Amino acid sequence: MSGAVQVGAEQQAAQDVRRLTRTVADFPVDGVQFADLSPVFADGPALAHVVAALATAGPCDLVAGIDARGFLLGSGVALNLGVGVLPVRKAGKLPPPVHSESYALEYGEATLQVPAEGIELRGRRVLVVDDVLATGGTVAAAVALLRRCGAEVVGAAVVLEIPGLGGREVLDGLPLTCLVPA
Ligand SMILES: O=P(O)(O)OC[C@H]1O[C@H](OP(=O)(O)OP(=O)(O)O)[C@H](O)[C@@H]1O
Ligand SMILES: Nc1ncnc2[nH]cnc12
Repeated sequence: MSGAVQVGAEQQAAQDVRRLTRTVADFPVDGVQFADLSPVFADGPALAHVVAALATAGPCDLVAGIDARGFLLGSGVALNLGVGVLPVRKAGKLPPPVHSESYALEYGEATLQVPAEGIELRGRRVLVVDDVLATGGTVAAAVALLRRCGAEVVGAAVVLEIPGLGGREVLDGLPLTCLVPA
């Protein structure tokens, strides 16, 4: 026995995220404290710890990564769980036919879309992955969209929660894995 303290994937990931996340005031609009996780993504061990910790939210049949930062994490989580990844895209990026869901987020409005043909979502157990939970509008819209397509959403997994915006309340009891809660 070395006597070294063993640190689990979730604890190690949370330490890495706290150490590497850069907070920028008044971006992209006044009053927003923007959490920039780019240094986390760019650090190999931190990215591996974060992906492994998010993957504890499985099992599932499919991971849904939200455009765009959720893509960076979603495919890693999917590989970790041995399943595929569904890119949940912002409007205008996918060819028709699509299913769409519009929503408000901390600093604007947007629409998410998934293909209406070519990928069977009915009855599939889907895990939604994103980097940041702020108002919760984005994750809630992805969940609503996937459910409308017949998927069973098993949970959401995010890296960081922004304090004071009530993001987890709008998820209405959906199992949430959050590596750095508010
Ligand atoms: O909880 P909410 O208030 O909905 O905010 C969280 C969302 O905001 C950011 O995405 P953004 O739409 O800025 O897109 P990006 O990933 O393309 O930067 C972030 O990546 C989340 O998806
Ligand atoms: N404060 C914030 N930091 C990073 N991404 C966000 N998405 C919504 N609000 C955010």
